[in-house]
Amino acid sequence: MTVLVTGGAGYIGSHMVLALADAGRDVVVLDDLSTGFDWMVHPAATLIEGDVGDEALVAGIIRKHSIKAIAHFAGSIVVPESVTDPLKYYLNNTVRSRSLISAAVQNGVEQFLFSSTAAVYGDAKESPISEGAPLNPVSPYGTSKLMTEMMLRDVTRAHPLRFVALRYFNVAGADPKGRSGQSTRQATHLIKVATQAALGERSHIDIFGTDYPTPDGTCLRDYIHVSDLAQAHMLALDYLDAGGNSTVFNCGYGRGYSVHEVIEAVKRVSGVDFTVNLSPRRSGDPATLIASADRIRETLNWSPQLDDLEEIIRHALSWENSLRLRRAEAA
Ligand SMILES: NC(=O)c1ccc[n+]([C@@H]2O[C@H](COP(=O)([O-])OP(=O)(O)OC[C@H]3O[C@@H](n4cnc5c(N)ncnc54)[C@H](O)[C@@H]3O)[C@@H](O)[C@H]2O)c1
Ligand SMILES: O=c1ccn([C@@H]2O[C@H](COP(=O)(O)OP(=O)(O)O[C@H]3O[C@H](CO)[C@@H](O)[C@H](O)[C@H]3O)[C@@H](O)[C@H]2O)c(=O)[nH]1
Repeated sequence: MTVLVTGGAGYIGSHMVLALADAGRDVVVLDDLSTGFDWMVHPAATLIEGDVGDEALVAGIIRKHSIKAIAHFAGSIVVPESVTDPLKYYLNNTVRSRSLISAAVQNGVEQFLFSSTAAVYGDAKESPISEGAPLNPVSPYGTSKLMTEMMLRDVTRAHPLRFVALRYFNVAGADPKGRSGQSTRQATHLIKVATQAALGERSHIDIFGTDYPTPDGTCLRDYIHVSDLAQAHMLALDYLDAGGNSTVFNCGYGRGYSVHEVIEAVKRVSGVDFTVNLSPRRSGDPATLIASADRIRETLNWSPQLDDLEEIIRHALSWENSLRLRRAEAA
C-alpha cells in the first residue's frame, strides 16, 4: 500500500520517508520545496513538486497511486513568524489542510496522520501535559494546527476516513545513519542554532528570556529525537491499519530541559565554548512544555530508542557538519 507523505522533503517528513522506505513501503512525496529540498527525499520515493492546497493535483495523485494513507507533514512551522504573519499560517496550515482532507475524503483515503504540535496547549497549567489538558494555543501557529485537528475530528465523524494527530513536542537530532537532518536555511530551533554556533557558522546564540517561572529562568522543553518520532508514526499507521479509532497522541519523552541546559550540553558535546547572549523574551513562547507520553506508550507500544539529550545533539552536530561539507563541495 503506497503512502502519500506531504512535506516529505522537509526535516521530519524526510525521516518518515526513510522509515517507510526502510520498511519496504512504497512512498509518494508531495512537497512544494518552499522550505524542503529535493535531495532530502530518499531515492526510492517518488517526489511530486506541488502544493497540498491544490485539490485537483492531490486527487490525481491519490487515484494514480491508489493511496489509502496520507501522512501530512507539510506546513509552516516558525512560532514567532506566526505572531507577525498569522494569515500565512492560517492559509498554509489550516486552509490548505482543508483542501488536502477534502481530496482525501472524496477519493476514498482511509487513514490520515497529522503533524500537530504541543503548541496547541499554550501555557498549560499541568506538567507533564496529557492529551486531555485544555487547548489554549498562545500563538497563531498553535491555533492554525488546532483548527486542522478540529476539522479532522469533525470530518472523520462524517466520513469513513480515520486519523491520528501526533502532537510533537520539540523535535531534534538527525538520522543516526546520517541520511537526513534539519537543513532549513534560516533555522530558528534551539538545538540547530546552538550546533551552528558551535561550528562557527553563527557568531553567538541568544537566549530568549531569562525571567520565566522555571528553575533557571529559561524555558523548559521536551526534546524528542526525530527518528523516534518517525517510528511513532509507523506505529500509528499500523494502529489505523488494524482498525484503530481516530485519536490524538503526545510525542515526547516526558522530561524537560531548560535553554541553559541545552546550550551547556551542546558546549560539552562539541567541546566549543561559543558566545551566549541573554536577550529579552521572544513572543509566543510558553514557559514550560513537557509531554505526558503515557497514551502513546500504552496504546501503540512505542518504546523510544534514542532518549538521550547528548545523543540527540551528537546526531545534530554530525548532520550540521555534513551540511558544511556539502556546501564546500558545491562552492
Ligand atoms: N520541528 C518541530 O519541532 C515540530 C514540532 C511540532 C510540529 N511540527 C510539525 O511537523 C511538520 C514538519 O515540520 P518540519 O520541522 O519537518 O518542517 P520543514 O519546514 O522542514 O518541513 C515542512 C515541509 O513542508 C513543505 N511545505 C510547506 N508548505 C507546503 C505546501 N503548502 N504544500 C506542499 N509542501 C509544503 C516544505 O517545503 C517542507 O519540505 C510541520 O507540520 C510542523 O508544524 C514540527
Ligand atoms: O536561538 C534561540 C532559539 C530558541 N530559543 C529558546 O529555546 C526554546 C525552544 O525554542 P525552539 O527550538 O524555537 O522551539 P519552540 O519555539 O518551542 O517550537 C518548536 O516546538 C514546538 C512544540 O513544542 C513546535 O510546535 C514548533 O513547531 C517548533 O518550532 C524557546 O524557549 C526559545 O525561546 C532561544 O533561547 N534561542
